[in-house]
Formats: sequence, structure tokens, C-alpha cells
Amino acid sequence: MTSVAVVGAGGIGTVLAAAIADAGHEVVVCARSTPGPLILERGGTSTKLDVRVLTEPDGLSNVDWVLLCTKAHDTPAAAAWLERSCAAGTTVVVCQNGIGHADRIAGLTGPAQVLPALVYIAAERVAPGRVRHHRGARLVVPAGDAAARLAGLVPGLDITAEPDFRTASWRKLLTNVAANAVTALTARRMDVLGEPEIRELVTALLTEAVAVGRAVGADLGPADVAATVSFYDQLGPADGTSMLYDRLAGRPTEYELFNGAVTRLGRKHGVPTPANQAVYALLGAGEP
Ligand SMILES: NC(=O)C1=CN([C@@H]2O[C@H](COP(=O)(O)OP(=O)(O)OC[C@H]3O[C@@H](n4cnc5c(N)ncnc54)[C@H](OP(=O)(O)O)[C@@H]3O)[C@@H](O)[C@H]2O)C=CC1
Ligand SMILES: CC(C)(CO)C(=O)C(=O)O
Repeated sequence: MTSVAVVGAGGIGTVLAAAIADAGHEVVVCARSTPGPLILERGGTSTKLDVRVLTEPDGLSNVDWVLLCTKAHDTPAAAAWLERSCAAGTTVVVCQNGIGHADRIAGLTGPAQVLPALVYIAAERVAPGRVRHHRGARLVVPAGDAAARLAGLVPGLDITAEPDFRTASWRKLLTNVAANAVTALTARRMDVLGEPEIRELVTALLTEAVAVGRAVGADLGPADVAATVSFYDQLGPADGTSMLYDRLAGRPTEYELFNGAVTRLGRKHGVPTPANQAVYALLGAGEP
């Protein structure tokens, strides 16, 4: 039986742990504190996950797969779980938002292979140990052997093997620079993106991010602004974003990863980013 450790019992970790357990694999969920039984709500039903939950890294040994599902800024704090679980045959899937997944985890995975993953799943922690899966079951990963192995591991997920992963990472970043920032700053759900004035801000944030992405070599163009807006329109008005949930719960957000990255890279490459800079400053001022 294939062994899998899922680090982080939040929205994405719970959805992925359920999918892997459903595929018949042995799953251990690594949590910071005891969440009680893990419950996944989906389509009006609630299911208790058939997984083992650990709260101390000492109880963990080498596994075939690790799925890192913490927030990006909590990656260093997950070091002990990675140290215990990684061996030469392990593949670590970094299921986080942002760009530069491999850099973020560098030095923490020993001889294991690292596979960055762009997460197209919308999930919300609604109570400790209870997650609502709003929609989506897709991970985008760099094309190659590990992508094929991941698709074989979890047939219930849609695994897209992407030859131009840099561009794909920027396309995913686009989905976050506007929706996450605007929902967190307004404390509203996706319905807020329908407001005409907000729509203009969204276009400005995305247009700047496309220009910065192009400057760093991503194959983006003006059509990506429209494609991202249309992606937002396909989400439900009552969906939130991972950053909104953090803001409402008083937790640190990933604002450095989104508007922070666009602002810093814009400065470095001489691309003006006034809208992202303003949003970045406002988000930073609201951090706990
Ligand atoms: N939620 C979503 O819809 C989407 C999220 N993403 C991305 O996926 C990643 C995960 O997000 P999400 O699931 O929403 O985050 P959550 O905040 O819901 O979950 C993260 C979990 O990681 C846990 N954690 C943090 N540090 C450690 C540690 N050292 N050891 C064990 N567990 C730890 C947290 O524990 P604690 O409970 O103690 O805080 C929490 O349970 C992020 O990069 C996010 O941007 C991408 C697409 C959509
Ligand atoms: C695309 C979006 C907004 C959907 O959940 C997301 O990635 C997030 O919530 O962080």
C-alpha cells in the first residue's frame, strides 16, 4: 500500500487527504493541534475522513508521498514533519499558492523529489476539523514522470501536466492577486467582484501583474486579464478566498506571496505597479 503524509489539516489538506484515502491509500494527516475527527462537507453531505492524525512529528516515519498543504509562510514551521517523512524514494508535492514553490522548500526535503502544484480547489475551514469543499479538484504540475505518478496515485483528482510551468504559475497567481486581495480588504465574498468600481480595480491589478509576469518570462498577454475575470465569474458568489478566511479568523495572510511579489518584481524589472502597491500596503497594515 502506498503511504502518504498530508501536512496541514486545513481546507486544501482535508480535501486532498480525503481524495487519497478514497483511492485506498494509507494517509496520515500531520496537524499542528488536535482537530478532532476530520469532517469534509461536500454537496450537502458530511463525511468523516478515514485517516490517521498525528500532532507530533516523532510519530511519523518515511512515506512515499508528502503533500505540503500549509500556508506558504508556514513552510519553515513544517520542517520537522518533512525531515521525518522524506527519504530517497519520497515525492513532496507543494500544494500552495504563489510562485517559486521549489525555492520556498529548498533545503527541507533531503533527498526527496519536489513537485510544485498549482491548486484549483476552493475549500474553506468552517470550524476546527471541519472543511467545506466549494468546488474544484484540479492540480496543475510540471509535466514529467512525477506528474504521471501523481495522476496514478489519485484518480479522483484532475492532474494537469503542464510543459510551461512558469506561465501556468503566473496564471494561477493572477487568480489570487485580485480576488484574494479584494475579498480580504472588503471582508466580502466573491460577489464583491461584481461591483463596477471593484471590477475596474480588478482589471488594474491584473493588467499590472500580467506586465510583471511578462517581464520575468511568463508567456502572458492581455487575454489573460479577461480569462482571469471569466474564471472569477465561474466561481460561486458565496465562495470566499483563502485570504478572506485568514483575515476573518485573525490569522496572518499570504499577502507577501501575491501583491507583495508583484510589487517587488515590478520594482526589480522597472514595471510600474501602483494598484498592487496600494493594495499591498493596505493588506500589510491589516496584518495581525
Ligand atoms: N483554501 C482554498 O480554497 C485554496 C487554498 N490554496 C492554497 O493552498 C495552501 C493551503 O491553504 P488552505 O488549506 O486554505 O490553508 P488553511 O489555513 O485552511 O490550512 C493550513 C493548515 O496548515 C496547518 N499548519 C500550519 N503550520 C503547520 C505545521 N507546522 N504543522 C502542521 N500543520 C500546520 C494549519 O494549522 P492551524 O490550524 O494550527 O493553523 C492549518 O490547519 C495555501 O498556500 C493557499 O493559498 C490554493 C487554492 C485554493
Ligand atoms: C482561486 C482562489 C481564489 C479560489 O479558491 C484561490 O486560489 C484561493 O482562495 O486562494
